[in-house]
Amino acid sequence: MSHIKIENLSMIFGKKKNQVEALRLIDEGIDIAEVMKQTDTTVALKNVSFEIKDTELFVIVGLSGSGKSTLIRCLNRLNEPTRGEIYVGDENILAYDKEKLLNFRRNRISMVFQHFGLLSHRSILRNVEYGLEVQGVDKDTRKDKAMTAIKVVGLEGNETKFPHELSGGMKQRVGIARALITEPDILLMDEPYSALDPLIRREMQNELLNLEDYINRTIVFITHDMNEAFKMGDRIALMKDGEVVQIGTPQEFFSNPKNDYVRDFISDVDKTQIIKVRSVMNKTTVVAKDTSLRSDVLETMDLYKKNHLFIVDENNLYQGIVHRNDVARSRSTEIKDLIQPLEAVYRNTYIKSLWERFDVVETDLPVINKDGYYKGSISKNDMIKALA
Ligand SMILES: Nc1ncnc2c1ncn2[C@@H]1O[C@H](COP(=O)(O)OP(=O)(O)OP(=O)(O)O)[C@@H](O)[C@H]1O
Repeated sequence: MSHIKIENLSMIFGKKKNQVEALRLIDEGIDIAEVMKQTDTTVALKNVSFEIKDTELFVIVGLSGSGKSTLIRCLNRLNEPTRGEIYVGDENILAYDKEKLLNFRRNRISMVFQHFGLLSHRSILRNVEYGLEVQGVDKDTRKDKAMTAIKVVGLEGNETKFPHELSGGMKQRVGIARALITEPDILLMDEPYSALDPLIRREMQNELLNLEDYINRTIVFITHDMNEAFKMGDRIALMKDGEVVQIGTPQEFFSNPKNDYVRDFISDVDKTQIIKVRSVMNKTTVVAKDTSLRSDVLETMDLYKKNHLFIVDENNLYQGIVHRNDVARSRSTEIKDLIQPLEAVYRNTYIKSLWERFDVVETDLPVINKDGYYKGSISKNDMIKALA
């Protein structure tokens, strides 16, 4: 489990004794600017608490200096927080000794940097292999895995090239392949695309969203661009002056901005261009397995007041829809034969594109990931509310 829980995290830069004094003043409720002036410190994070769900794509957004990098660097302890706790699963990673920390960094968490951080004297293949080399994995396995990772990020055929021979977008793909090679639970991405030109940047954003379906990992992604944040994030934390101002889905930011600062921050965002099915859909909708009994299906429809139910196989792959009338009329006890085809919506689709679908479909629409696994459903009402 790679669920992350951050509790009361503060990070203060400055002399040790001044940090302690700064914390004391913060606890007394003194204004941050005043604390920094009095103690000659920089308060980069102040009492930050939130949780990141397992396999979530979580975005931290904020202006320059708001504390984003400081926060993400606490998650792999490149920064040692002044106070607070960070749990990954059940473990407090701030309590790790040297050996445990090394193990954590080698196996469970990796980072993609803004300026790529590639080793210039190594080929692409050897750059990607690096994390396994450090783990002491044998040469053949290393190569096999690196070739797969290179293929996943679309760089096949470039294995023997060196970093200086690649474009910015390609270098960032190497960065991602290198981060994925150790199969970490958590991927940290610190403004990974800010050095790329807009077209490549958009391409890389879309690729990451597709890759996320494929790799199924927790991703913490930093950006100062609200459009990028809303496009990428399942949920977003907006930071200001070392504090989290608001956390939520893009939809929640639009429908319920916490204050004028948030309102101002999102005012330039064109939500029809940003909001995707994934942030509006109902993730808890029930489905039936294609081997379910007819009576159970009817009961479930009654319970949820629906006249239809989506059907998945035993692996949760989406199969189709069953309608109440068909189920009620059928003599068969199983529902297998009653499944009707209904094209599912890919969860990274923009919701504005659903208008046409809802013109011809009266039910909710099932939502799947790239591999066809059922992820939830979206109703016409959900769409209208999101676009309002
Ligand atoms: N090593 C350090 N020593 C002293 N102050 C630091 C250090 N690292 C960061 N800071 C300060 O902490 C505050 C938060 O910086 P941080 O880099 O986390 O912000 P950011 O939101 O990531 O900004 P950017 O988008 O510019 O990278 C800033 O005031 C910064 O100057």
